Amino acid sequence: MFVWAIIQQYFPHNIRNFLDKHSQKLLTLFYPYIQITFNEFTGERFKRSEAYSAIETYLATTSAVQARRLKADVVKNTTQPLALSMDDHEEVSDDFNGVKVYWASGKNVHKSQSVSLYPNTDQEKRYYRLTFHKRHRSLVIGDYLNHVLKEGKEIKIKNRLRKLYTNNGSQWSHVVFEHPASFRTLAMDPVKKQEIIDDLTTFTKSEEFYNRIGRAWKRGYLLYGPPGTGKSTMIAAMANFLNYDIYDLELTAVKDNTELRRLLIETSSKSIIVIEDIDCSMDLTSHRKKDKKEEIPPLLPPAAATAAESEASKTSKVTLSGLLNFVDGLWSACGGDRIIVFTTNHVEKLDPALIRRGRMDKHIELSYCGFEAFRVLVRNYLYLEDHDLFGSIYRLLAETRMTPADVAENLMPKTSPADVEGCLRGLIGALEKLKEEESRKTVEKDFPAPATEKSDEMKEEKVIENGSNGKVL
Ligand SMILES: Nc1ncnc2c1ncn2[C@@H]1O[C@H](COP(=O)(O)OP(=O)(O)OP(=O)(O)O)[C@@H](O)[C@H]1O
Ligand SMILES: [Mg+2]
Repeated sequence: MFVWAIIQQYFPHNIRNFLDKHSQKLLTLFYPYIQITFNEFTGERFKRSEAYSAIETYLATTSAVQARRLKADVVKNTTQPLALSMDDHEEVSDDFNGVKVYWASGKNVHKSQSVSLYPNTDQEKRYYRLTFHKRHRSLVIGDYLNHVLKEGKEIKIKNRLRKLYTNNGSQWSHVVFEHPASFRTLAMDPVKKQEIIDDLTTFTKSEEFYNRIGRAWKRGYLLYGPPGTGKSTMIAAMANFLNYDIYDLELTAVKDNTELRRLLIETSSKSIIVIEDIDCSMDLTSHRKKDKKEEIPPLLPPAAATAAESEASKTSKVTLSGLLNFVDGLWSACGGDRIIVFTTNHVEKLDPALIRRGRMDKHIELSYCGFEAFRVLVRNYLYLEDHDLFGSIYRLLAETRMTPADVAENLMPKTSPADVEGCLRGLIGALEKLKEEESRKTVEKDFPAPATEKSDEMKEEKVIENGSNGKVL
């Protein structure tokens, strides 16, 4: 420092430059560390570098533990509104496969030359500087930096507030998505549930696989089952599990295929696109027949075929072929993973073309409440693992068809603290009532009342057959 001060004072400018340049070179010969700088703003002044912000997120946890001076910032649209990061000129270390690296934060202040309306025109340019030993060069530049950027982005996605989009005609509008459902609270057979969780996890990690086999990175799920069996709840659980946004597409509000395509192109990656009650959204079967057999003969030239199709879409809004294109993912050339979910109460009404494998990759039936599903509900609602009354409930659930929604309703505590036994007895009562109703309905179905004068006689016969006490069936 002393020598350098003397040089600065007594040597002319060009000699100083010469010494400066060569001393740097000399230093690098003996200094075994490599440094990489990541500036906050790259290129244009106003574009914040993605790498910088990923590093900032990645280092947040380490900084909270290691740094002595931290900065706190309020961030919008995240689940953790107060973000901590290390203050300027702090340093933290990180370990990766046994290799130690150092991250330092710093800032350069540039005096602004231009005249500005704002009082403080100095530009602060922040940066992160990574320092590591040169023998780990390839590991750090390759694997480590990839790991940092990927992890940083993932944490960001995890922390952001998720959104629920709905289409009001041709426009998406959104609210914050805050549904508390999770796979833990979803009542269904545990084996089936685990299968779905595994399927989702595999899908989200398969970007490279989908690229290699040349398929759009998307997966279709068809959820079917009677009302109140948890189809909508499962979609919310999926979104919470994956940290995806939900696009709830109201097909009846979409004017035509063009509008459908536009809405879909506007969806972001890492999202679940949902069409609820697909059988009610459009008359799928008839449109397909019309499209295929009458409107567009197979040998029609393309222009004529398009004209015929547009003629069809005028009357039919969104056509099945439009919907099939959507499911096939032609529109998703913009990349990113998307999950498509259709729900229906009547799987038998759907056109086979729509639900064939490859379009809807997984068909999931959500059905009446079994004992395993009941155990999940009773754990959620009453914090109960076991009870003497479980035996009767097990038997009654096997004999009846009660939806999880109804079971849940009966388990809802009516007092505080909850009267556990009262709730279970209430459920048993409801199950017994349902059982009676179901057996009465079965009898009615097997022996329908004839609309003739003889009906009274017939009724008596049936009563005798079923050992009932002569009440009207
Ligand atoms: N499998 C389940 N696990 C946990 N809760 C459930 C389940 N099924 C239903 N419920 C409860 O019942 C309510 C209704 O369920 P949900 O809306 O998911 O049914 P659905 O199958 O979508 O019915 P619909 O066909 O009428 O749309 C939910 O708010 C939830 O509390
Ligand atoms: Mg629903």
